[in-house]
Amino acid sequence: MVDVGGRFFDLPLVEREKHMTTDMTTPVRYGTSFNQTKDGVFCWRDFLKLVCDPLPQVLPHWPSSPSDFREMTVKYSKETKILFIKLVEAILESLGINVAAKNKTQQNDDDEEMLKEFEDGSQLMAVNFYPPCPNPDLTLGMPPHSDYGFLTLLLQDEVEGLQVKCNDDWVTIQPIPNAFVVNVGDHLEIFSNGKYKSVLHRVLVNSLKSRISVASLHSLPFNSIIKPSPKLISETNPSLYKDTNFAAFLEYLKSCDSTNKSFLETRKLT
Ligand SMILES: O=C(O)CCC(=O)C(=O)O
Ligand SMILES: [Fe+2]
Repeated sequence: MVDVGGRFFDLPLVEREKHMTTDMTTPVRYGTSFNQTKDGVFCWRDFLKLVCDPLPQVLPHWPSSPSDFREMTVKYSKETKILFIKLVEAILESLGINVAAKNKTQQNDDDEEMLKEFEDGSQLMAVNFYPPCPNPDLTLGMPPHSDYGFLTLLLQDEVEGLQVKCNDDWVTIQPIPNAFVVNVGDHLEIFSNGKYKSVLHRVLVNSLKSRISVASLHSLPFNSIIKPSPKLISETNPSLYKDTNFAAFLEYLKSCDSTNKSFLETRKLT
C-alpha cells in the first residue's frame, strides 16, 4: 500500500489534481500543501483521502492511475477492516462487553448486534505524503490532533516523523517494518466513557527524505449516534460525554480550523 500510494504521488500534478476538491463529502479528495488556497495553516503534506464504503458506490471515484491502485487499495482496506474488527472484539471484552460468549441470552444478542454495527461501520483511508522540507524547524507535516474515529490503523514507511504526546512530552514513534501503530480516536474515548483516551499526535518533517503513511480510520456507521456504551453507565458512573455524530463533527470542522483534541472537548459534559 505504501508502494502504490507513493506511485500515486509520483504522478504528474495534472493527474493528481483531478481529485482536488474543497467538497468535504466527496468519496475522494486530494490536497497538496503547495497549492492551498483556503487553509490558514500550511502543513508540509500532500494527502489522498478515500471513503471506503459502500465500496460499489465509491470505487468508481477512486483514482484509476496507477493502474493497480484500485485493486491494491480495495485489498488493503478489506484486510485492515478485518483487523479492526478483531481489535474491537478485544476492546469490547476489555470493557466487560463480551461478544465472544457462546451462550445465547438476550444480553449476548445485544452484544452481537453491537459488533454487527462495527462490521457495517465507516472506513476512511488517508494516504499522506510528506516531501523533504528545506526548513523542517519552521513547519509540521501535520499539527497536533486526535483522530475522530474509533481506531486508526496507521502504517508508516521506514522514515520517522510521527510523535505522540505522552504526559507533557512528544515521543517519536520509531517505525517498525510492516507493523501498524494503532491510535485510539475520539469516538472510542466517548464510547468507553473515558476509559480509553484518544491520543494526541503530530508529524515532523525532515530535510532529507520524503515520508509516506497510510492511515485507515474506522468507526461506527456514518449515521450512528456516538455515545458512551449504556453497559458502562450507571448512577455511580454517569455519562461524561454528550451524544455526537459525524454531522456534528463536520459542522465543527467547517466552523473552525483549530487543532488539538478540541472537538472532543466540546463533547465533554463536565
Ligand atoms: O503520518 C503519520 O504518521 C500520521 C498521520 C495522521 O495522523 C493522520 O492521517 O491522521
Ligand atoms: Fe492522525
